[in-house]
Amino acid sequence: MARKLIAGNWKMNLLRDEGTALARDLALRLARTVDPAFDLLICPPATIIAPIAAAVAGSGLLVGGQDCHSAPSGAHTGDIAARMLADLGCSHVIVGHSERRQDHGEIDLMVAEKARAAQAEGMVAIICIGETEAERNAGRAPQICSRQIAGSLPRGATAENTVIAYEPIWAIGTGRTPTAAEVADTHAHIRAMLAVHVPAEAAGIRILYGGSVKPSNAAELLSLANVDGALVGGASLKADDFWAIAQAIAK
Ligand SMILES: O=C(CO)COP(=O)(O)O
Repeated sequence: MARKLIAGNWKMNLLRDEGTALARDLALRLARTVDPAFDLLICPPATIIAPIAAAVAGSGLLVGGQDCHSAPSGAHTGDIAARMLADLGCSHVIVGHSERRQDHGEIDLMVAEKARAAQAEGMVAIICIGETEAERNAGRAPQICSRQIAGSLPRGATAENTVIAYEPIWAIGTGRTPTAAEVADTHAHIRAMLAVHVPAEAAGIRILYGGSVKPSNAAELLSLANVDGALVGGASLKADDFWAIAQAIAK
């Protein structure tokens, strides 16, 4: 079983000085930890990845992007190529976050192409999936996850280059989460879907839970079968909270 991955998605928050200070704080805590039970990743806004990556180099703290374009370069004003993120030292890229699917109309095929672009540059694609509240209420959450995995998983996905993040949209930033039993059920379903699409890799692909993860619920969520880590939004903006979430992993 791979080590758990605790990933922080800073979204559109923090300027250079405060972001660098937060990253340094986390890097210091990680550097002082003997044999950590987790991989720790932060995904700052693209504007401050460069100073942060330089500030934490060698500490073990991983740095990632929140999105990338699917093309290697070209006439795409305002976009960022996977190679540009890799060039700054990023090891991971979040793709297909529900906020990008909603705000920018990203569909599964685009997410798969972005994931493949990140992987082609040697980075790990964190592919986000998850149902809306209406879909959940209609009992369609499993079908939605199945469809998103089928459409968003690129060919050539492996345990090394792919992470799935299950983020029910209604749980993001709301303080609400599914019950432990519901999370366990959904993650088992996702594992089964991976076994259909990438049989040889399915067991090793990490499946993160995201949506209102905080220090008070992290221990329970991270102890569940098939929960291989967390994708944390709001609570990743405070070093104490983000660190407490990582510390909640049972040794
Ligand atoms: O969207 C998320 C992480 O990608 C979750 O955000 P919150 O942890 O703020 O609910």
